[in-house]
Amino acid sequence: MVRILLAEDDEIMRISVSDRLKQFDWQVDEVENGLDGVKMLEKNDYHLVISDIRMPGMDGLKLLAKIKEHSSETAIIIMTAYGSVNDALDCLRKGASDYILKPFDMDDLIIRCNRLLDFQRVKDQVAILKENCRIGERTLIGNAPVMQQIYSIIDQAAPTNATILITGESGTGKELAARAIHKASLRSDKAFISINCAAIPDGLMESELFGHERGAFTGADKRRKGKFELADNGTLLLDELGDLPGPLQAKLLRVLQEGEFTRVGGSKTIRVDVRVLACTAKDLQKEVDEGRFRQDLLFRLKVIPITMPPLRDHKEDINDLCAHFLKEFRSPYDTPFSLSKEALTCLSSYSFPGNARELHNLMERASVLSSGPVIYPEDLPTELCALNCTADIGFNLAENMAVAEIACLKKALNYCSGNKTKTADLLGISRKNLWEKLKNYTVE
Ligand SMILES: Nc1ncnc2c1ncn2[C@@H]1O[C@H](COP(=O)(O)OP(=O)(O)OP(=O)(O)O)[C@@H](O)[C@H]1O
Repeated sequence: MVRILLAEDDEIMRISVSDRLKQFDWQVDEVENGLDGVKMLEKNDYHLVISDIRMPGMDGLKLLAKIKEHSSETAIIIMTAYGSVNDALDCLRKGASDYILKPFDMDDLIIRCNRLLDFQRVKDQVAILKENCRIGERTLIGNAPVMQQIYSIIDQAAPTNATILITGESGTGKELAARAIHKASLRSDKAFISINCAAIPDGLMESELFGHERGAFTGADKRRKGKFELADNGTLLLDELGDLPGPLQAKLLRVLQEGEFTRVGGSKTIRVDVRVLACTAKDLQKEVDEGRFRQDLLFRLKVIPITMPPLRDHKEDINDLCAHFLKEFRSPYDTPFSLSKEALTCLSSYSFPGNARELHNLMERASVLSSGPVIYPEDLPTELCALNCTADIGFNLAENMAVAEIACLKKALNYCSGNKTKTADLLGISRKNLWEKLKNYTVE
């Protein structure tokens, strides 16, 4: 609901403006002077402040400075008499959004209010769309049966408001799954906010989640909304939830059950409508057994549990994952990066303790180190290929020389993006000679 603070010392003017604003179902708080206005700002958040310039106690200019201290997002319309236009211009320079000359037509004021409120909505929407575009770019890849099962749970659970607990080893795509759930949910056009519970110092976590009032602690010079308020009507992802400090687990449980909380240093109960998703690589039941995690919170979180499979359980997806990751890296050659069959064989016999994230990093490394657009085993870490790819050909000189020649041909072809004339030049042999060697060795 739109919330407006109206500061005007002239009672008749105040009542008539307020009555008109209320016709639009906007919630209007009225004050007679700037000092009372500041008190209201300390208690509430406003989309818009409409203030007279000349008021007893504290005038509109000083009130404007206080509004800016409290919230940079609140729009401000200054009402001014013809004689104080210069003061109004001063207000515009100091951050007011608009001014209106008294006496004014009420329709004119409403048009200005709507314009500012629309602008705020568009700004919020742009932020959400920007985030959603980022979500769209990052999708889960993989068609293996274990991944199909994940997609089917996501499809079923996404349109509900159920809390979902996503577990799995590090790098298995838990965060991607959470984004996919938001994207497929009825809240997809609303905010997706995420917080990494392991990355924020314990002392700051409460304020990050629930926000704080001005003066709640040293350095809290402005009221600040927490992630729960920012995610209102949308989705909040609590990443690495297993690291949430004990005292906050109780507060989180209350929000999950009652949808309400108070900001740090505040007494007002704030209600939100937030869908909560949680990710963790920890075994939360073990954390409960060892007294580090609340059993009741775990029950509440895992209304729908999803376990992301490790990459070693869906190795058939490695090729698609590589193709997907390689698209991210700009090839300096004529053709985009691709994976050779030999490199795929190497990767397929590796166990990937770091899961898809490790594969992503291997592809990034290979894209930097490879001598051409095709990734070969030589472009992967030696320990990874040495283990899996080098067949033992003993000491036969001819066989060893053939292996070296094939490797050199491949490297040169790769460097020249497959162009045979350039490759022959690079190798210092004729095109015919190159063609014969490629035919003999059946190098592609
Ligand atoms: N199935 C997948 N499809 C595409 N990319 C994936 C997939 N799984 C993981 N990734 C990639 O691996 C990286 C890690 O993914 P993500 O952050 O979602 O994993 P996580 O399980 O949340 O990891 P952590 O527990 O360490 O936070 C990202 O670059 C992500 O794009």
